[in-house]
Amino acid sequence: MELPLLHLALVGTPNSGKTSLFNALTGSRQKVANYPGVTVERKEGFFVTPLGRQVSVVDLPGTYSLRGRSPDEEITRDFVLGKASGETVPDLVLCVADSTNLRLTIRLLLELKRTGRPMILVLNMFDIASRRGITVDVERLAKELGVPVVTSIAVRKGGTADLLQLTDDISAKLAEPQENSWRALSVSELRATQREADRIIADCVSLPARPDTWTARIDAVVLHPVGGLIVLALILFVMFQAVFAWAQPLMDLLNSGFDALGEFVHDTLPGGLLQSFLQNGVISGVGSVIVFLPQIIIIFLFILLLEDFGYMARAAFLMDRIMGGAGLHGRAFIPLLSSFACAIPGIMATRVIDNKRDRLTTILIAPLMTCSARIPVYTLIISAFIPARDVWGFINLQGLVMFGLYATGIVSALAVSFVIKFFMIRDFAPAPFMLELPDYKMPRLKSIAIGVYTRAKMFLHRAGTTIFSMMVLIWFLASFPQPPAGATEPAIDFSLAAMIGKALAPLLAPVGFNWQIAVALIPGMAAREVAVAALGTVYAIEGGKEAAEQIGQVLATKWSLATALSMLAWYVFAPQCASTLAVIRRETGSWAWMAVTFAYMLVLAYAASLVTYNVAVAFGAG
Ligand SMILES: Nc1nc2c(ncn2[C@@H]2O[C@H](COP(=O)(O)OP(=O)(O)OP(=O)(O)O)[C@@H](O)[C@H]2O)c(=O)[nH]1
Ligand SMILES: [Mg+2]
Repeated sequence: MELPLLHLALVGTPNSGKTSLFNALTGSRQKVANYPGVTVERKEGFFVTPLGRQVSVVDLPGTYSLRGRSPDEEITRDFVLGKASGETVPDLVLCVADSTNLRLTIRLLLELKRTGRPMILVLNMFDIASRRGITVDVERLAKELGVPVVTSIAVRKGGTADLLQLTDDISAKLAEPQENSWRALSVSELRATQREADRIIADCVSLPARPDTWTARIDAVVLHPVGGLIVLALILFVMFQAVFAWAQPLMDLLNSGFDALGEFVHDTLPGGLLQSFLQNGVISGVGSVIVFLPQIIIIFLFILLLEDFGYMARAAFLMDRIMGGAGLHGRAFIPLLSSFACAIPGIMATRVIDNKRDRLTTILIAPLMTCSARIPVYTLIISAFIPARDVWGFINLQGLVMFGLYATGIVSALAVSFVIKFFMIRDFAPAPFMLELPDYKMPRLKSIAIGVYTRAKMFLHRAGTTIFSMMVLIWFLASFPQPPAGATEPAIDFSLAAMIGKALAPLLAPVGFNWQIAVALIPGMAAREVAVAALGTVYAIEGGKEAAEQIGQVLATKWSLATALSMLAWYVFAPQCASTLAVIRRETGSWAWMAVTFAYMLVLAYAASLVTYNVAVAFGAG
């Protein structure tokens, strides 16, 4: 007889390795990182046990209790209690523990037992516990808790074998769920539960005489109030230097590849629309975005390494004073940090913030963090206008400007947060910083490789879909209607694109933008990188023969330095991403907040560009 699908749920304290376990069991590649609060959604996967039982397993956000104080914790609570609409209550709950730190998990487990669901305690990260000399009397622990206990190493091949076997054993004769007697615990009940947990741990777990000193030694430096900030600044500094210094050879290679391809198309196809479409629309347009792949990879390599090592939570700790001063919750750090990749996961990550107003503030400022889609625009303009010389002999000026743009984003986000708090929420008392600092772990090559690969794939996917379709549109607008016979002006002057651009140009003239930029900004709403490609196409079609030349060189001849700087300022602030606005609407549940974000960012962008342009012109850069 075919047994019904077995439903498992992974529940546990944050950063205990639930997602790693989920990936190990199902072969998925969900995001894993060494800080609490990575998973904020439920995720279902499937696998088959050694004995052939079909299993569905759900990965859930980490939580310390079932009280469900923040939106991510509510997801876990509702799922375990079977309150989530349309969900099956799990047949078996896997309570996942970080074996080096059992106190809070055992308390959670005692609370979970009241739900009456059958349960297993999974002592994960058992490799680290063993290395540290922590020993657990597994049998005794199982007896005291009244649930089966198994050890696991989620990140090692075969590290889940015991868990799989136990699942088979248990599911063959699964006990009927008990009555659910769970209700929210009061603070004193929670304390009593903690005392009970501590007693059990004292009986079953023995800690080594000499605790882990590595984490403490590294923390003495990186958490030092002065030394720590210096280390943080150094790390960021090296990162941005690397973006320019290491990426250049690879970019040159990609660039000449696309140039050669463009030339090839130019030489083989007869002159005409098809040739122009392929060369100016597709190859120079999409290609001009793809050449930034090396930069994207380098930035993510740094971010992922730091995440996996366990440094990011320390950076959060260091920034807490500054963020608190701006009225931000300590837990806002991780969402803001994720926004450096892209504001969308960043906005989703705000679910770890329990206070509604704090969460809203964080959502509103997340798009000001410099996302990776701005990298192509920044690097294009910087490479074209900022000389690649060294300041004081060792600082690359281009890297420095890039650092400045990132810093401007961060400072403005803090300033906006401060203004929001000041006007809206005057009775604000900052919440204490509550983020568990994870132990340092050696970054794992495989998970870094998967992370970088996923990001690169996402970037290329965007180039192939959103950016490609925008390029087709722009090429079309820039090519039609065709010029009348015998016209001497560039063909683009007769096109729809020129008409639209010129109609908008007066609005943008005060900030130093010409009509070509106006044309590039509108499709740039779909995705920021499109602006780069659009400029490439517009100037390529306008310039005719210059098509094969690199966009940067064309811009350097067509724009003044003041215009270039104004464009950089615009990109720091402008609300140029439709998907981000859509996520803001979804997560705040309100069109109004989406409109507010769009409006305030647009106003900031215009003001910043206006000031930048006029100051630059006053200094003779016009
Ligand atoms: N050495 C070792 N590292 C592990 C093990 N399991 C997980 N890790 C690491 O622990 C960190 C946290 O893992 P995640 O799987 O993201 O933890 P999580 O419980 O899903 O975390 P949240 O989603 O934030 O609640 C990552 O750096 C993993 O590589 C293990 O068994 N041994
Ligand atoms: Mg997770």
